[in-house]
Amino acid sequence: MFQDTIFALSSGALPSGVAIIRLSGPQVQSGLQTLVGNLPPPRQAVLREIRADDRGLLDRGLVLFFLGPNSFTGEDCAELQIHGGRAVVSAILHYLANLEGFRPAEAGDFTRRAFLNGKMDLSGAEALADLIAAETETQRKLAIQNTSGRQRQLYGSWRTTLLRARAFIEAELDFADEDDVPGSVSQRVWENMRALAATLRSHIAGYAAAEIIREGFRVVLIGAPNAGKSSLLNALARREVAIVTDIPGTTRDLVEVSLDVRGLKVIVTDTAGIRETDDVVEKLGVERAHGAARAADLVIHLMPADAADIDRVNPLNEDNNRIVVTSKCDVGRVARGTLAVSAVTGEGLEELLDVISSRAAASLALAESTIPTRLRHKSHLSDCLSCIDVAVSRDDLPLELRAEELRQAADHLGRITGTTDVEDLLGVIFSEFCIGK
Ligand SMILES: Nc1nc2c(c(=O)[nH]1)N(C=O)[C@@H](CNc1ccc(C(=O)N[C@@H](CCC(=O)O)C(=O)O)cc1)CN2
Ligand SMILES: Nc1nc2c(ncn2[C@@H]2O[C@H](COP(=O)(O)OP(=O)(O)OP(=O)(O)O)[C@@H](O)[C@H]2O)c(=O)[nH]1
Ligand SMILES: [Mg+2]
Repeated sequence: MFQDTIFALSSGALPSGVAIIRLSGPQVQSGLQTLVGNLPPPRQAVLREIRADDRGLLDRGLVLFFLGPNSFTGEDCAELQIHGGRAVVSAILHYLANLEGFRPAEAGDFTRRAFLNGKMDLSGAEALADLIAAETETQRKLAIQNTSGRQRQLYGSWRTTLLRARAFIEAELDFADEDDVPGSVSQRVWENMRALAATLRSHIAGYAAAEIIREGFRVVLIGAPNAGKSSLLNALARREVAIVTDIPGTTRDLVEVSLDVRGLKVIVTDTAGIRETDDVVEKLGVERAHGAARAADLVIHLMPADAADIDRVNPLNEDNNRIVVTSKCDVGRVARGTLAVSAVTGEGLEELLDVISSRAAASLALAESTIPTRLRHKSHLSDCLSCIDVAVSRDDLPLELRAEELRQAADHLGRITGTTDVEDLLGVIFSEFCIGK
C-alpha cells in the first residue's frame, strides 16, 4: 500500500538505558540485511552487531523482525533495540535516512498505517493516542478500554441496527401493495428507532464525563480577602504557586494548578478575594473570580476560623457544586457542619481531597460504560441522532426519504470508526500523535 519505509526513535528521551528504533514498510527486509547481516526469524529477538558499511560497528543490540501482515502496522516491521546514547541513536538514524526508500516517520505515521491496513479502527487509533497522553489512572483506564475496540463494537452494532431498519423500511416500500407483508413491521421498526434515539441521547450526555477525565475536574477556591485561599492552593500543590501575604487583596489573577487526586486530574483555581473595591485591578480580579466559579465543577467557599461571624455560617447553603470549608482552623472556631482545614498544620487536607474526589466520582458515574471520548465523536453522534429524529417523527415524508435518513444516520456512526469516508479526517487525527507512534 505504501511505497516508502518509515523509521523513528519510538522510545522516550535520550539518554536512556535502551532505545527502540522502529521501522515499517517494503524496504525493511533489505535495510535490515545491510545493517545486521541476514534476516532474523520473524518475531524472535536476536542479539546482533549493527554495522554501517562505511562507518564500521555502530552498536550491538537486540533486533526484531515482524513479517507483514503480522505486525503492528500490517507491513514488514523491525525494531532495533539499542543502547540509548545520543550518538548511538543518531548514528543509526543517519544511516537509515540515507537508505534508498527510507524516510523519517511523521507524527502518527505508524498508527496511520495500522489503521489503513485494517489493524484497528479510527476510535482505536484515537484511544492509542489518549493512552500515550494519559497522566492519571482514570485517563489510562478509559483509553485502554477503547484501544480494545469498545467504541468500535458499540457504534458498529448501532450502525447494523440502523441499516437493518432501513432495509425493512425499503422492503415495506417494495412490497407495499402485496398482502404477505404484515403492516406491523414498520411499526416495530419505528419503535426500535425511537429506542435507539433515546439510547443515543443518554450516550451523548456521557461526553461530559470524558471531558472531566481529559481536561480535569475544575475546583475553584473562593472567599473573602485573606481567607487563606492562596495558602490552601499552595498546600494542595505542595509548592509556592501563589503569592501569600497578610495584606487583603493580594491575589488579583486566577492561579491554576493541576493535581492528581486519587487518580483523577483535578484543576484547582485560586481567585481574588471577593469584596467591594475601587481598585481597578482588584475589581477585574473579582470579576474573574465570579467567572471561574460559574465555570467550576465544584466551588469551595473558604470561611476563615478567625472571622467574627464564623458561628453564623450556614453550611446548608451548600448545593450540588458548592461546599463551605472552614480555613485556618488552627486559629479559631470551626463553622458548624463544615470541614476544617489548615494550610499551616496540614489538618483536613486529606479529607478535603477525599471530598473533591467523591464529588468528582459522582459526575463520572457514566464513565464506567462506553462513552464518547472526543468532540469529534460527540458531533457525529449528534448528527446521527438528528437523522434518526427526522426519520422517526416526519411521518408526513415519503417512506423512501425516511429510509434515506436512516442510511445517513448509519454513515455518521461510520465516520467515528472510520468505516465511512474519512480521508479528510486523517490529517487532523494522526497529527496529534507523537513521532514514532
Ligand atoms: N517492543 C515493542 N513493544 C510494544 C510495541 C511495539 O511496537 N514494540 N507496541 C506498539 O504499539 C505496543 C504493543 N502493540 C503491538 C500490537 C500488535 C503487534 C503485532 O505484532 N501484531 C500482529 C500479531 C498479533 C499477535 O501475535 O497476536 C498482528 O496484529 O498481526 C505488536 C505490538 C506496546 N509495546
Ligand atoms: N494560622 C493560619 N494562617 C493562615 C492559614 N492560611 C493562611 N494564613 C495566613 O493568612 C493570611 C492570608 O493568606 P492568603 O493565603 O494570602 O489568603 P487569600 O485568601 O489568598 O487572600 P487574598 O489573595 O488577599 O484574597 C496570610 O498571612 C497567611 O499566612 C492557616 O491555615 N492558618
Ligand atoms: Mg490569595
